Amino acid sequence: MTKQVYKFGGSSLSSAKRYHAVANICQQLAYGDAIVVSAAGKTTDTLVRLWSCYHNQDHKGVGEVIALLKDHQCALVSELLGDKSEVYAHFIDDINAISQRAGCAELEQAWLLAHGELWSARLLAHYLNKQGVAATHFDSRKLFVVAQNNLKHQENTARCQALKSDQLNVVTGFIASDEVGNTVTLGRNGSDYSATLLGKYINASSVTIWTDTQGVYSTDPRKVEKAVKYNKISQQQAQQLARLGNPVLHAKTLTPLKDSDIKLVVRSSYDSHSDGTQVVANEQAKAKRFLTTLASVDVFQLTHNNKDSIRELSIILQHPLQPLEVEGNTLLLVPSQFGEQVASYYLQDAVLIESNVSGVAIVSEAGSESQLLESAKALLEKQSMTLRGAWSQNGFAILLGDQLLESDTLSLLHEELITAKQELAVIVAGIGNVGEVFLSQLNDQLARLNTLLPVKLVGLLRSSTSLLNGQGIELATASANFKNNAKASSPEQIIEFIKELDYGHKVVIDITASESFSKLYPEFALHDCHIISANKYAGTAELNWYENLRRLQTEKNLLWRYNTSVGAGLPINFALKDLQNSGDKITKISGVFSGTLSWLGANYSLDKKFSDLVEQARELGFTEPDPREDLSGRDVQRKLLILARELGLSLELDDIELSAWMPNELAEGSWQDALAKRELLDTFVEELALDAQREGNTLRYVAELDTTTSPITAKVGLKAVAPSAAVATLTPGDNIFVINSVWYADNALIIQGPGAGREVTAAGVHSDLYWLCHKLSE
Ligand SMILES: NC(=O)C1=CN([C@@H]2O[C@H](COP(=O)(O)OP(=O)(O)OC[C@H]3O[C@@H](n4cnc5c(N)ncnc54)[C@H](OP(=O)(O)O)[C@@H]3O)[C@@H](O)[C@H]2O)C=CC1
Ligand SMILES: N[C@@H](CC=O)C(=O)O
Repeated sequence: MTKQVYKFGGSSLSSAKRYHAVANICQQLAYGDAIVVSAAGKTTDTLVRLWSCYHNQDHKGVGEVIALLKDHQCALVSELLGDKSEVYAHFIDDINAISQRAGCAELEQAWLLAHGELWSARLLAHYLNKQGVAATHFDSRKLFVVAQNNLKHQENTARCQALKSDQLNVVTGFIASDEVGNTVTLGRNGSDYSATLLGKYINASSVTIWTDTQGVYSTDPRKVEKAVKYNKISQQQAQQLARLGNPVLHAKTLTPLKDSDIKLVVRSSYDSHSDGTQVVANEQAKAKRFLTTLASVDVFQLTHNNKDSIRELSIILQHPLQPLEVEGNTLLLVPSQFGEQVASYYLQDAVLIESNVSGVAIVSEAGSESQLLESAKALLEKQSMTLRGAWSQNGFAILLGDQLLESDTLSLLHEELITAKQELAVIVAGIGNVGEVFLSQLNDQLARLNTLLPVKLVGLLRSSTSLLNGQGIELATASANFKNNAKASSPEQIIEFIKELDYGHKVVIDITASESFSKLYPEFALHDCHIISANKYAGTAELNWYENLRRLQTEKNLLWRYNTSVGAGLPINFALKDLQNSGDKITKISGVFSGTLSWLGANYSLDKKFSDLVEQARELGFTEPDPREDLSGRDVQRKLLILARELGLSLELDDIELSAWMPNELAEGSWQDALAKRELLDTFVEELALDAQREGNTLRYVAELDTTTSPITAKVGLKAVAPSAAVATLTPGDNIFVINSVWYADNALIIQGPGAGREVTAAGVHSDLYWLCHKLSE
């Protein structure tokens, strides 16, 4: 079975609450998997302070820092395992040993620093045991051996076979040993490095770095609100970012994965449901664009290009260096903190040409860097920034000036150069009545949508078959392609396909009438998918589920449009939102909300069979796939609930009173079963119509929501109305929405027009898609 490695950083283990969250994640892992841990919270910094006090013979400082360490760890262990636990006693022994060595001037730096990771591994393994999970902690000094600064990969691979297959293996990050067993550390960000090394040694299928950021973003999300989290990036671009100093991934971390199929994933332990970013083999991810700030950089010109010297210097500085070839010269960009070391390494072979400059690097798809450089130059000059240097090279461009870029300038660059024109992947679910027309209209709409952002159809779904192609499906031949090539597929396969889609934006367009499909919406949201629905099930689902979905979408900045779920193409949801956004308060909504029932009401007369008309409405594409959804009033009830929730009312479906336009006996079985008993329907409708006629009235199926009554009035049902009433004189198939509000109190706002039908509904879905593209391109 393939193993996986998970690494938790210091912030993920900073408190008992965070340990608990980590343990919850670990509960999902498989025995045999490995968990690499860093020192909890700021423990390594505290140990470094302790070392510094010791080194400076500051005995008082040593005592104070040891007390600090003790407070933090004792609190953690007590809260998780109690102060009578074995781990607590072990920790006290360690602290005593540290104090004793410090007192006898026998402290060693690496041995001291190793304790942070040792404490984390021991505590997590025991805490997992307490939760009923079999777990053992491992001291990585027994797994990773270094000789003359080089890891002994072959020996280490053999040593790592000691990990247990029937338990979780909690391994210390950051530390290794030399050939005689002395502690050595793996340097800055050593725990990430330990995790990828271990991944390589145990031939893991993936290494997941759990951290406090959601993944790798197009730029720093703390500075640029619209920073985009990428789902996949290539190893090559990750390396490039690391060389340019991006703080999320470090070049060293990536080295063990080079040329391997091991997937690296960056995820947030604060949001364990979110997918994070995968760093995959180069051919498995499209090139992305990134903007990364460069703060305080020195630029050296080397007298000759010597790759070995650059490599050696990178190792000495423990920092990857990015050389630039400019008109036959080699420039070296280094953080200013290393300036002196670089100067003394190269002596007369390097000339400092810029000192302490700042700016940005743009990482992009190869071939676009020089054009991006020119655009960025123009933008920065408009912002009155004086450039001290601007260069581009295969896959990246660098611009340096005197000051660090402010958030607003970064946002501008980001908007103009990074996220502009990110592709939208479209998955269409449902190619029936409405879906088929939607697809044929999409062919014509594409040019318009492409002016906003590139749109690609990547999936077509029916109830049990699908056509999926992440590269894109040719629209002109999509229907025929589906007929010939669609394959059987399960919801799990669809979700996996969506999860793996490597696009800036994704949308599922739900033109099914399937409740089970609507239940997948939270999964779509988890995989960063926007949703457009003609389907009414999610909008009328149980309140708790609905609100959780809404919350998830809001947290993830995802959009959900469902204008056609009420009034087909009529802009009813837009109107309600608009009124509310302008400060109005809607008090009542009433009218005829069903195209089918409107058409049936207008066309029915006592000389006709109602069931024949229902069949006709079905053929016209007005009805729900099962027309009883219309005749039972359930469809109208759903529409009224969607509108009520749009007004902020927390109603459930059954809070809306309903009377049906069909007898209960038809509810059982399929529509075909019901049709076999059609005379029951015809008699039922005829009797009601006769009653109304006797009073000089006619029957219409109406909906009413009145928020001014107590309790709120919410009902749908048949109403006998005068033949001259507005609801009775509608063109067959039309809907009418009568909206009263504070501003439209006496003279209602009326929206009227076709409320069902293939073309208008498909066009309404296009209106939502256009709106989405517009929003995403802003
Ligand atoms: N008709 C209208 O005027 C209006 C319709 N709507 C809404 O539009 C939606 C579609 O209506 P309509 O086109 O008439 O319905 P159809 O029955 O004609 O088409 C439904 C489509 O959805 C597919 N489907 C069903 N279940 C699933 C599933 N689990 N996963 C993927 N695909 C699935 C069906 O595939 P298969 O054939 O394989 O089962 C079929 O292609 C409904 O929700 C309806 O309420 C909204 C406004 C107006
Ligand atoms: N059955 C519905 C179709 C649209 O929602 C109607 O007739 O209104």
